Amino acid sequence: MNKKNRLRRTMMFLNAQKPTLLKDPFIYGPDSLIFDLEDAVAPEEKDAARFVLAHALKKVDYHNCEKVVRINGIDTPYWKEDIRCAVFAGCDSIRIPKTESAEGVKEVEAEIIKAEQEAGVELGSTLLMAAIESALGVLNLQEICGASPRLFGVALSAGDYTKDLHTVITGTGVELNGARQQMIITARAMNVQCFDTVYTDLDDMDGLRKETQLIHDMGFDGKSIINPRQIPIVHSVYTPSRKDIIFADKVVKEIDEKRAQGIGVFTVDGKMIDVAFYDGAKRTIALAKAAGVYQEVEND
Ligand SMILES: CC(=O)SCCNC(=O)CCNC(=O)[C@H](O)C(C)(C)COP(=O)(O)OP(=O)(O)OC[C@H]1O[C@@H](n2cnc3c(N)ncnc32)[C@H](O)[C@@H]1OP(=O)(O)O
Ligand SMILES: O=C([O-])CC(=O)C(=O)O
Ligand SMILES: [Mg+2]
Repeated sequence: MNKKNRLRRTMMFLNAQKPTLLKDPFIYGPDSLIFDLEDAVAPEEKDAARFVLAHALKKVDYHNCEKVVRINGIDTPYWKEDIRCAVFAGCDSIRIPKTESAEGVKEVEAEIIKAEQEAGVELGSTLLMAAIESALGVLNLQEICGASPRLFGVALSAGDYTKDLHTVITGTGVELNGARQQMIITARAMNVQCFDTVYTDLDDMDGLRKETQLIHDMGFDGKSIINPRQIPIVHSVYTPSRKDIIFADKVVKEIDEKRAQGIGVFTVDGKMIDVAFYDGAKRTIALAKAAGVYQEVEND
């Protein structure tokens, strides 16, 4: 998997102004960290948060975690300075909140290019993702997905999205599933990743598991999260099981062998298999390798 398509089962938000959170969040093992300069930081604290974040990004080794910075919206006075801070300090990606148009993504990209040039950072190395937080954002999703070659994915943001829809997060998904369905279809058609929103009830792990299973089965690549206690649950849903890996290996092997014998359709463990299942099995194996669990099964 390359940098754009890397494993992103969990993208964990943390308040960029809190040194206690910034110093060692990699120990919990999320795939990505989202350092938030937007809604977790009060307006009068934006400068202080940037200062703390820049220091952390320069000094802390975040190991394998992707370093994403959520900047403030492009309708605020803060976002350009957020980008400068993030790029100069060495972030991997920028998350644009409240994205509503391709023009918005292009504006952010232009500012990133300026910062990369000034900072002497490799041009094009800072990736982008867009959070969709309004009905207009959902309607303009296709142009947003195609707005920049840096854009690796889109994420639903339910807090602001439900506000725009004049509803609330109900826990049933009824208010979110229309957007989710449109997002995954568009993201796949445009070849970018797709992420679900945060689950805000930290005491309801059963609810988190059900929601994660739902978005996994819809095709999403992963989920934004807000707390380390949510990581094992999301990873357990997203990491292929031993049974999945063994079956995927068999499917790939059998399709290769049967194809050589001129056989198109056959069964594996009682299930009908043909070439349509090849890419899915390959994806399971790639996911298992990226999650570090493939080797264990292979070595048995
Ligand atoms: C709608 C939106 O815009 S969402 C995006 C913006 N929101 C955020 O960034 C919030 C991120 N999350 C948090 O700040 C916190 O998890 C809170 C405030 C929700 C809850 O905090 P707590 O009650 O302290 O959680 P909890 O008791 O589970 O914390 C356990 C440990 O995990 C740490 N921790 C909690 N959340 C995080 C996090 N997001 N990142 C890193 N570490 C964290 C705590 O510091 C604590 O560490 P310690 O044991 O060394 O003291
Ligand atoms: O991206 C998220 O899930 C968090 C967020 O900003 C929102 O819910 O409005
Ligand atoms: Mg939001």
